[in-house]
Parts: sequence; structure tokens; C-alpha cells
Amino acid sequence: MVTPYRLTNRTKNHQIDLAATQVKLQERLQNLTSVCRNNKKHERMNQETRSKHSNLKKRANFAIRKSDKFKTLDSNKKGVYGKIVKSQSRKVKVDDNASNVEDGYYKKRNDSVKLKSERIEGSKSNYRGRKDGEFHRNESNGFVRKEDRRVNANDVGSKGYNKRESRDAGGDRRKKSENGENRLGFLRKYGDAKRVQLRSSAEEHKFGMKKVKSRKDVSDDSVTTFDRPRRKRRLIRVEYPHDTANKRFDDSLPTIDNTTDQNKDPEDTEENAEMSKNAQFRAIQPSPSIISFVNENLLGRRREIEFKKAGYNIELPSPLDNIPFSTSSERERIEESVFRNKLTFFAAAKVSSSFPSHDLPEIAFAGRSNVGKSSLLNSLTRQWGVVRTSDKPGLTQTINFFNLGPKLCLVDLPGYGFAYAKEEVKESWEELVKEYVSTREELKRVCLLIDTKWGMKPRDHELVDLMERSKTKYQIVLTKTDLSFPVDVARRAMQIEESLKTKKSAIQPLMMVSSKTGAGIRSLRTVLSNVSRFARL
Ligand SMILES: Nc1nc2c(ncn2[C@@H]2O[C@H](COP(=O)(O)OP(=O)(O)OP(=O)(O)O)[C@@H](O)[C@H]2O)c(=O)[nH]1
Ligand SMILES: [Mg+2]
Repeated sequence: MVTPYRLTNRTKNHQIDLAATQVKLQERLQNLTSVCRNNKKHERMNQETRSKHSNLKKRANFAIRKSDKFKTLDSNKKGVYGKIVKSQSRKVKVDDNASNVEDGYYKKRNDSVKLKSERIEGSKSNYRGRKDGEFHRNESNGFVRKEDRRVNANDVGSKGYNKRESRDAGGDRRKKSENGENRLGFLRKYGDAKRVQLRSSAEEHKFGMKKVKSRKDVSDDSVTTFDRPRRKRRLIRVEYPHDTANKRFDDSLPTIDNTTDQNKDPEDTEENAEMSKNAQFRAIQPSPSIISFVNENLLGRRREIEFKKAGYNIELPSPLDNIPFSTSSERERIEESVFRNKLTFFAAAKVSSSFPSHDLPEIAFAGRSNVGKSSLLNSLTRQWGVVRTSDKPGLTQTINFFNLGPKLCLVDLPGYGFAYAKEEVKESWEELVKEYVSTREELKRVCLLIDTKWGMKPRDHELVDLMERSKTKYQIVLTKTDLSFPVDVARRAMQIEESLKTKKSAIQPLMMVSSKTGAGIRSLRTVLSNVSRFARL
């Protein structure tokens, strides 16, 4: 049997004590945890404070370093005016002469600076006193002119960062701040290494500083400057009088160059002659009949729209050589039966002995190089590519004979005048052409091709004279009419007709063609087919 457990008073008391202790312990535990938490918080705070502190320290150091530089600048400024205060370990060099030697303008300054230093040492009346060793310049003194202020790097530099001073000094503030920046940049770049401080013995004694002399010792120790030559102001010079960019200046500075005039003389006269020829050409009034002929045949430079309006198919080669509204480029369309024949290469001759012998009438195409002889042959026969053409003068170098069926022979002659060939070779071509033109019996007509743009040149006249002498029939054909204005085509035709009026062997009318557009080709075909028809061998 279990006896009921009865708590004694003592036990009860004990129990109460224990409960109280438990409560107390719990409270302490709570306190401790809160303390712990607080400690952690503090620790974090401490860390933050420490980092903040270190940051501040760094910034402070940086600021101190910066201020050192400013101090140096300040001391430099003072150095100029005689009172030099040591700033940290940096020193300012005195070399006024060396810097001023470069520019004669600054030489004048030496005297004024000497005067200045004397006056500074003598009394402070020229400067408004501030702190010890700091001075403001007083412009009313007169010895520091505006120009001097501008060229003095130290002075300007100090103004760069000290607004109050710049205000005091007056003048263009913006300019000064710019110079101040330059000055700072210069100091950063060249820093201590280039800076040396020199002081007069009096100053040395006064401030108790060591005398440090630069290698380039100078007699005048009272003024502070730098070794580095001052930046020269940029000047805009007109060095190239013939430069188009300087045209304005050219107009204001006319130069007379006698030597060039003397050298130019012969060419000038030629040019003037050429000019007057051009003027003469422009003065030609073409007759209404020629103008209407040019317009009817769509000769001259034209827009494609005009060809389209007239019904020609501009997709075809030499469109004006076709019947309007035709879509065919076949040679069956050619009216003149002789030109429907196939064009075949027959013979080439470099010398007169190799001229072929046959009983066909010949029609030759002569003219300057690149005038369009070979192109005209292709265009007349509408057989593109049979005769070789090139945009480089001098492609055709031999006398080439082409048979046009059994009735006619077309002859492509080498050109004369400018060509990409040696002089001797060109001379031999010319001789060959002259020989052929003057001696060939089968030759019934020479088509003398003239470039519409350039007209007849002396060599063309030479050939004309030769043909006149040898009584060879020739007909002038103006080529490349599509490159000149219609009125110029008419003028050129008038001009040449006038010049050949008295020539007996010249056959009228003068022909005008364009191998490119095909203008005038049909008319030329008609003329040439008549030659073959009535030729007697
Ligand atoms: N715009 C235009 N160009 C032409 C005409 N005729 C010829 N040409 C161009 O002129 C250049 C010379 O043509 P060619 O036929 O080789 O001249 P060439 O007289 O035979 O020249 P050489 O053989 O060197 O004596 C080529 O590029 C042709 O395309 C024309 O009527 N109009
Ligand atoms: Mg040719």
C-alpha cells in the first residue's frame, strides 16, 4: 500500500526557492541574450565606423596632398614678386632670362622685372598686404603691363585657381582660367623635377633657406621662371598663296612674279590664240538651213526622251540608224544594197609595197587618232566588232583593207597626231598614210574624219593640202556629234565649209555623223554607195 506523500513545510519552502531561482535564471538568460545581440550589433557598427573612418582618412590624405600642390603654386606666385615662401619640399626655379630670350617681345620685360623686384624689396607699397608672404598685384603701379601679365606663366597660373586674385587683377577672367588650367596641367606634368628654386642672398638670409642653383646659372636671381620654353602662340600664316583655301588672302595680297610671266610667254600666246579661236568659234552664226538640218537629223547632244518621241528604239545600237518604231537591228534594213554585204578583212599593210592589188573601188577613212574611223566602219555596215576599236588613241597601226561584198573595199587607215606609240613609229604611220592617199589608184574617196569638238588641226590641213596636190577626192565627215551641242555642230560645219571653200578636191556636202547614236549614218551610206556605183576603174 502506497502511503500518500505529504510535503513537509521544509520541502515546500525548498520548492518555492527553486521556482524563484528558475525565474531569476530565466531573467538573466534573457538579459544575456539581449546583451549578446547588442554586442553583435555594436560589432557591426564598429566595423562600419572603422571603414568609414578609413575612408575619411584616405580622403583627408588626398586633400592634404592636393593642398600641397596648391601651396606650391602659391609659393611660385610669390616667387615672381620677390617673396618666396617654402612650400613643403618643392622649390621654384629662377630663370627669367632663359625664358625670355626666345621672344624679343619679352626682352623688354627684363628691365621692368628688375625694377619690380627692387621696388618689392624696398617697400610693400606696390602690393596690398594680406598674410605673411602673400601679395596682390597692384595694377595702378604701372610697371606690370597687361602684356606682361599675359606672358607670365606663374602669374597666370595663380589666377587660374584663385578667383579673388583674378578679380583683383582685372581683365578677361575666362582667358585667365584657361591659362590657369594649362598651368596646372604643366605643373602636374613637369612637377618637382623641373622646378629649382633660386633666391637672392638677402631673401635667403631673411627666410633662412638654402640656396639651390640650377645648372643653367643665371645672373638675375630675383625672378622666378621655368626651364621649359614657353608655349608659343599659334599664328595663322598664309604659306601657300596659291592654295584655294587662302583665296581670300590672295585677293588682298596680289603678287607680281615676273619670272613666271617670262617663262609662260610662248605658252601664253598659244593659249591666248586658242582662246581667241574659241571666241571666234562662238561668234559663228550658223545658217538656218544648217541648224534645221542638224535638228531634223537629231544631230548633237540630245536627251533620250527626244529619240523616244521621234519613235526610235534606244535599246538598239545606233538607234537613229534604224527606221522609226522598228525593233530590228539587222542589216537587211539598210537601204543601200552595197552596205548589206558582209564586211570581211582582206589585207593589212605596213609599207606601200604590201598594198594589195585588186580591181575594187576603195573608200578610205583618214583622220587623227581616236577620231572614230574604225567605229564608223562598224557603224556603216552595222557589223559590230569586225573592226577593232579602242578608247586609247593608236590602236590601228596598219592600213587595213576590208571587202564589202564584191563591189567595194573599205580601208581603215592608222591615225596621226597624238597616240600611245613611239615618235618614229607614228611618223612612219603618217608617211604611209600620205603615200597611200597620194599614190593609190583604186582610191576613189577619202573620208577625212574630224572630231566635232576639236575641229580641224594643222595635221588635218597638211593632209588636205596633200590630197589637193594629188587630186584625191576627199569629203569631210564630222564625227562624235553626240558629244557637242547641236548649235556647236552647226557652227563647226559652217566653219569647216568656209575654210574649204576654195579647195577643189573637197566634195560637198560636209557630212555629220555619230557612230554612237547613228545620226547621219544613213546619209553617209547614200553618198558612199553612189561612189561605188559610179566608180570607174
Ligand atoms: N560618243 C561617241 N564616241 C565615239 C564615236 N565614234 C567613236 N567613238 C569612240 O571613240 C573611241 C575611238 O574610236 P576608234 O574607232 O577606235 O577611233 P580610231 O580613229 O579608229 O582610232 P585609232 O585607231 O587609234 O586611229 C572609241 O572609244 C569609240 O567608242 C561617236 O560617234 N560618239
Ligand atoms: Mg582605228
